[in-house]
Amino acid sequence: MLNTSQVKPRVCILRTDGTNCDQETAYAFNKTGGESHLVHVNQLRSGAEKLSDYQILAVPGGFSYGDDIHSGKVLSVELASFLNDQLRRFVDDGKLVLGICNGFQVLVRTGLLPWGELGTIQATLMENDSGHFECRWTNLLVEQNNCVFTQGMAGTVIQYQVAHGEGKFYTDEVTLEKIEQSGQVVFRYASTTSGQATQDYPQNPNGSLHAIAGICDKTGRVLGLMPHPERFVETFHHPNWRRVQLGEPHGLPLFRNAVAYAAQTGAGC
Ligand SMILES: NC(=O)CC[C@H](N)C(=O)O
Repeated sequence: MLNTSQVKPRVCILRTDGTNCDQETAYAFNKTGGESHLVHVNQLRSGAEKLSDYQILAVPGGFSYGDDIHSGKVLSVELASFLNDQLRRFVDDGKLVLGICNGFQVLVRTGLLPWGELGTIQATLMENDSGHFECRWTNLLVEQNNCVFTQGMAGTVIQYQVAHGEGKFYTDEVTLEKIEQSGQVVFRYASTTSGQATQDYPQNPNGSLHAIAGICDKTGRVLGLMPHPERFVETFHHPNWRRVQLGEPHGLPLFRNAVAYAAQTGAGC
């Protein structure tokens, strides 16, 4: 019989021109028991690689295609037009998708977030209210919901770094209300003093509506977030690691949950 504890879930780290957080994302998944493979989008387009050979798809951060048109736009068009069927099947098969920063922008621009409808774009990540790139550590309140990636983390305030120019989560009022009602908000920027969601700059680094830093789809298996969990998977990644007891690096549970879920469900390959 197959011992799932010995099978390392295969993680497709999707890269293309301008991706720059692929190695760190691969490192985070490997550290938590996954087997990461860096896959160029052209390898998927040519058929040299197939999404069906993987259990987790991660779209990492960076400046894909130089953020031309809009951050993440060109890669999202590539995914939605050339890899639509593969991607649809991947999600329908119960597998996991994670989009970090530029990856979140890509997932939103494909339509996979918030409603899982490829080609139907219902939200956006706009230019930060500050009008410039924000690179800083942020406090994040983790919401209680069915998100696979954050099980066991709800109610905690964690710290991840943000680094983006277009991170303001924005949508129309009706969509925002539906996202809230269906419990799809996963992370909110939080105040350093109260730990509650905040619109105040710089704790909320971009002016996101409802302080939204990350959302998942209704299944809880597709997650996108602007902050970078892969930048805090070693204690020394945090600038205050010698002064403050922060416990386990805050990015680790997110990757560990994903790998454990993929190993347990044995989805696909
Ligand atoms: N770190 C990143 O992924 C950057 C995201 C994107 N290029 C932006 O600046 O908005």
